[in-house]
Amino acid sequence: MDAYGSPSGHLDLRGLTKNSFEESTKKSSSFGFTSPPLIPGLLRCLRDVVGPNAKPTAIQSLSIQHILSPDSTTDSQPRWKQFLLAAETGSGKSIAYLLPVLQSLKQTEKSSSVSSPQSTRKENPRALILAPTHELSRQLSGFAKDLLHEAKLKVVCASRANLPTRSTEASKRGTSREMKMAFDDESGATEMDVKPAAPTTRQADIFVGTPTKILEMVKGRGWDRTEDDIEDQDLSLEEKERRRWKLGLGRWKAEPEMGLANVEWVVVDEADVLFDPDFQETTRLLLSEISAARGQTIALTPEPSLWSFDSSETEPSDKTVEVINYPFNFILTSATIPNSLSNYLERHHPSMQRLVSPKIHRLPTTLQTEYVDWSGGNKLADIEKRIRQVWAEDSVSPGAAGGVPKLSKVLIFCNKGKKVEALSEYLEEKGIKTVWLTGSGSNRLKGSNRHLEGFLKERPGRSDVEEDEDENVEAESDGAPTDPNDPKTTPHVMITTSLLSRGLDFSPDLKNVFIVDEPRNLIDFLHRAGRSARAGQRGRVVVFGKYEGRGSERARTIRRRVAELGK
Ligand SMILES: Nc1ncnc2c1ncn2[C@@H]1O[C@H](COP(=O)(O)OP(=O)(O)OP(=O)(O)O)[C@@H](O)[C@H]1O
Repeated sequence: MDAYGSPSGHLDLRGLTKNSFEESTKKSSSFGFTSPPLIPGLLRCLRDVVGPNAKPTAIQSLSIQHILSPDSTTDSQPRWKQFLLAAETGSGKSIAYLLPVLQSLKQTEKSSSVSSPQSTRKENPRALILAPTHELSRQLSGFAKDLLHEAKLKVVCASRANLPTRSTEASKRGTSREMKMAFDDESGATEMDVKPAAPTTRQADIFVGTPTKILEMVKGRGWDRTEDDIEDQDLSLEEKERRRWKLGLGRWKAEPEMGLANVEWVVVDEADVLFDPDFQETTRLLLSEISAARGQTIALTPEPSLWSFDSSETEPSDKTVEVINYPFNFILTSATIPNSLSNYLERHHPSMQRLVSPKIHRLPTTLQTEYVDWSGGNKLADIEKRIRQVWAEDSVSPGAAGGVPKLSKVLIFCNKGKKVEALSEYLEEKGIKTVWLTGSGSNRLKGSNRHLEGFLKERPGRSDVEEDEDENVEAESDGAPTDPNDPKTTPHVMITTSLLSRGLDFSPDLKNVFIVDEPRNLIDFLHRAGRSARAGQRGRVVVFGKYEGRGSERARTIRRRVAELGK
């Protein structure tokens, strides 16, 4: 069966029953964000972030009700909680896990082992939030900071940017490895180094980062590299030394910076990616390192071939349950639960509580889907034509409050980096300024989200640009004056691969997502389309394909499957 054969072949709903959702929504009119009560500082910041009239979304109601509630354990040993938060894109899952984690950290601040007198490491966080990309880590740490202005917990983003060499290698593997290519650059060397804390600087309570970067802080930069990584290559001595420096080898090897003994909470955001075949080894290694640091050994057994998106391989031959009980609170979250992840959880975390929105694996109801038939001529010209139609619609749409109508932003997903670059070049020639980003491109900025400026949702009272200044990240600027509403001078079009399809919260100005290549499967489609129509905003996904005449069967099958996601 192919990737579009059946949504349920790839999106696993086992155990994702309505659970306590109906119960929680019945209560939600009086429940709000107030019961169980949030600490006042957190509540005030939350109001600033989501607005004074906001109600919790379904997944937030569930998380507040179940994760925040006091533990009923009576014995002296803490009972560590395990939760899966599963809800559609743009439904507020970040806040759903941040609220209970931040509140718990604040409430146990004094009583916890945070001082860790035995640790000699510079950082000894109490919570880790893991994400697959530097960009998402950066945005999530920003969300957490927004909620913590008053609660005074310290959050640090520990991600890294691009590694051209690995990404280039990965790109050769082609479309089926697109996700791997997109995320592979997290293991690169052109990293943002976390500035070591000065002796008087307060240690961070929470680190947000990719598993690779966190592991590097725990084990020391270069821990997973050997001279073999450069020895085989025909390089000059100077180039070899440069590679050593990039990889953290030899005299460039760094001391471990982070201790894990204090970690009480671990959140795995985009869990289906971080437990997929390409990431799971690193993710599970980090989880077992945390356990070991907290005095409990967890064996790292290899997984059977659970990890394929191919539905024929999703049933494990050996269904033996090997329960893992990590000695910390463990939250996984995702908008899509493939069979592989569901099987993994059944096998290793059978008592994990699954909190699920009833709209999981559905497109947002505020998202309109449109299908555009290729003209049979130049496909790049077809895309340009549809972009200009979007702006023509904007220019006559009401709601511009008497001023110049604001043109909306367009996010375009291609499958391959080369196509991304070709489309960008074409549109630029036609006078449309673009931002293009691929896993192997050098235009992702180290430790910053400036390359996404104007496209990500702005944070109240604080922009990512200001945030970048904290990190001393230089942004490129040609100094030319730009009109923020002119698509010739200010980018209104971003072109990328699946790299940016995961988790990022784009601006409500981004109303249109164009999918110009066939997504690998429905999971990929849901995440790409879900960059628009977030938090109840209206949006549109435009799916290009050959829907008429000979050779149109595949596109029409996709169209039928996508229509089922919208029901
Ligand atoms: N209760 C709420 N009311 C209004 N807006 C909210 C609420 N909760 C969250 N939001 C806003 O919704 C947007 C989407 O939130 P978030 O990025 O956490 O979604 P998500 O479920 O993680 O999506 P994805 O699956 O794509 O990662 C954010 O801009 C957030 O500020």
